[in-house]
Order: sequence, then C-alpha cells, then structure tokens
Amino acid sequence: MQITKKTENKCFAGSQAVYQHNSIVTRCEMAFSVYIPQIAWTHKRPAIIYLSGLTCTHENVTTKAGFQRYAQELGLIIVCPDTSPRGTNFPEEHDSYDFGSGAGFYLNATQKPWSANYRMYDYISKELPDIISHNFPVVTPHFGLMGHSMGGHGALTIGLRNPDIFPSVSAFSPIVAPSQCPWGQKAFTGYLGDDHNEWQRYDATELMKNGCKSPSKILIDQGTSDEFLEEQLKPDLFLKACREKGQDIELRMQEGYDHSYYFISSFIGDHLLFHEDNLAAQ
Ligand SMILES: N[C@@H](CCC(=O)N[C@@H](CSC=O)C(=O)NCC(=O)O)C(=O)O
Repeated sequence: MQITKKTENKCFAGSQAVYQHNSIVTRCEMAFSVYIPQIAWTHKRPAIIYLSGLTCTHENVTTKAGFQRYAQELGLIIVCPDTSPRGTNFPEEHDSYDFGSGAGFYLNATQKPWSANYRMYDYISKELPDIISHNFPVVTPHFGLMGHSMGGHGALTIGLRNPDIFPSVSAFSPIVAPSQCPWGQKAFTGYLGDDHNEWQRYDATELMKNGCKSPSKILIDQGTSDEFLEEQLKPDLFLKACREKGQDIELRMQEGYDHSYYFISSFIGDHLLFHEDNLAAQ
C-alpha cells in the first residue's frame, strides 16, 4: 500500500506529518495525520488512533487539541484519519453537516449510493491499522482508540467489537446511543435503512447490552455545559449498560466545559496517559 507524504513539520522535537493514499476500502483518496515522537526514530512505540467528529477532517484535532507536547513526553504515535470518504459527490452528499461528507459515522453503509464508498468501519478497523503497522515505527498489534462526539461513537463501537486490536478505548463527549438521538437516527436511516438489527451493530449502548466488552477500563470525559449533552450524547445510557454488564468505566462529568476543542485540549493529556498505561500492560 503506497502512501504519500504531503506535509511535515517539526513539532516538540518530533514530526507532525500528513499523508494521502488510495483506499481500497473507501475507493477514494484518503488523508490522515501522524505525529511521531523523537524516540520512535530509534525505538518502536505504541500508536493511538483519534477519530474526529462531525464536520471535521484530520486537521481539526491536529491543529487544535495540542496533543503533540504530551505525545512527545509519553513517546506515543498519534494517527488522526478523516471522518468520511471524499470526492464522490453523490446527490445531497455535501448539503448538511450531520450526513454525507464529514459525517461517515464509522460504519459500513448498506444503502445505495453510500454503500460503494462509505465503509469507515472497515477503514478504521482494518485498512488503517494495516497501513500504520507497515509504514511507521509502531508496537503492534495493539492500538489505543479514542474520539470526540461522532468520533467517540466510532471509538466505543469499533473498540467494543475489536478488543484484540483496540484493547484501550476512551472518548470525549461521545454519542453513546445513536439509535436514540437525532444525529444517529438520521445517519443510520440514511446509511443502514430501516433494519434495526443492523443499527445495533453500530450502537455502543446496544453492543454493551449484547455482551461486547473492553478488556480495560473505558474513560469518558463529558462537559456539563455541552450544548449537545441532553439531546444527542446521553452518556448515562451507556454508563447504565456498562454497570449492568460489569464493564469497568470512568465517566468524568467536567464542570462548565462545552463541546469544543477548548474542552478536548484541557484533558487530552489525561487520555494519552490513560492509553499509555493500558497499552504498556498488554
Ligand atoms: N452545528 C455545528 C456542529 C458541528 C460541531 O460541533 N462539530 C464538532 C463535532 S460534533 C459531533 O460529532 C467538531 O468537532 N467541530 C470541529 C471543530 O473544529 O470544532 C456546526 O456549525 O458545524
């Protein structure tokens, strides 16, 4: 698999780069960013994949979260992919912020025309780990997986379904029950149709109720002043399911924080330390 470096900048003594490649899974050109700490040039290091939210590309978290200082200190490789296929230009693909481009919802679509390219579940769980393993100095086969909002939904669902690949999972302000909120219902109807058995495969709360587990504690940070908390995010639904199933989880309600990258940048250091600890224990 050929990847092409588009940019590279020195950052906290390490390297912050952006790559492009032709994805076999999404059948289009995909971009992702990679931070390599200085130590990784001589020693293989753990990698963490960060999944972004609605409207994002790889660029939002790379330029706004301030993770590079912590990644350099902890010796972690950070990979940040895009949130959907690009360049397909289906009818209405770019018309709304919560469906189509920038809103792939980390699932494999079953409905036309989306099913041809919108296969972000396979892209994140199979193709991207393979690319990282073959092109960067990473300790394999385990990866940390984290995300924000729609990306938090992606981290929880992909992590719960693939614990051997992603034994360490965390999220900021995740959509934990997409079948029960407007963002998720719109996306699942469009990408998956009316088959609610299919919906359950991409719903973290339903996966937990149905027996999926993460081998490590799950860490979630949620701002109490998040404008999407009540209508879209509903972390208590996932907390309840985890408690009923004996899944170790820490939900930290962070007083006064909203949904923005100001919130993420305030706690990203905690999340990287959490993943470093979990991956070291593997
Ligand atoms: N109505 C907003 C909604 C977009 C938004 O808030 N996007 C979040 C993720 S929301 C859930 O997945 C985000 O991360 N935005 C990018 C950023 O850099 O802040 C809108 O107007 O777009």
